[in-house]
Amino acid sequence: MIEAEWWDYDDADEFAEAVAGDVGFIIESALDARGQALIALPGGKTPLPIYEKLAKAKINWKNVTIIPTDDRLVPLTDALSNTAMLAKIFLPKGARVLPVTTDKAADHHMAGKAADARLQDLHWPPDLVWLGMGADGHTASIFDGPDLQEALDAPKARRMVGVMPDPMPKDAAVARVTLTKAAILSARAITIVLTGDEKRALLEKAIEDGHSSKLPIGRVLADAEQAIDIHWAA
Ligand SMILES: O=C(O)[C@H](O)[C@@H](O)[C@H](O)[C@H](O)COP(=O)(O)O
Repeated sequence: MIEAEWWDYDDADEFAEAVAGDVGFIIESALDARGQALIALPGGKTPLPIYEKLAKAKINWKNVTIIPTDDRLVPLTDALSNTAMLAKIFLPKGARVLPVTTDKAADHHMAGKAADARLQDLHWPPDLVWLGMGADGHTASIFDGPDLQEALDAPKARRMVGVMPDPMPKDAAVARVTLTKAAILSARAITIVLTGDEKRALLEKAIEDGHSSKLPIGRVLADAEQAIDIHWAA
């Protein structure tokens, strides 16, 4: 049984304030306990106003490492780069934002291996993995397609893999690297942040279906052992 706690908000500002406060608290607690924090943050549009608020928090950002939960295989100068988006917001605060993509990989499988190698140097597990969800039920870049099973079944030690979504998402039709299911579920805390009635219904069903879910997010969450906080606004 997936243990999920839903937090609902009436307006966008309250939503952003609450999620930023929650994530700030997770970071502060990690800094208190271990002197450093590692958090994985998604791309997409939903988190942007929340990131802006979070970046204003009085946190010792110098001891915070941020990785993208997934990234698109594009140069860092491309508007689709999740790392570039995160860097723009959090680098000026002093956080370390770690790129996981490389221009040199021959294909998405090699890019996945390179991303994984980069993450192997980090102090694991992440204090937080923050997930978004697409209208097709993908999370991070765990999409339907030929690489879905590898992302779901990769062994515990494997942190990232390369993914070629099929069908391709229209808003960012490119190959990706993504945290594996095992890497996501290794996190000390998992938070899902989403908006809209349609996505809510989809996620509720995915959680209910668990292992038999047809959606990547349902399959990922089915084995979660930690309680999951879901922040939702209409
Ligand atoms: O594509 C990415 O980079 C994401 O990490 C992805 O998993 C995202 O979180 C969802 O697609 C939701 O995106 P929105 O917030 O834009 O709906």
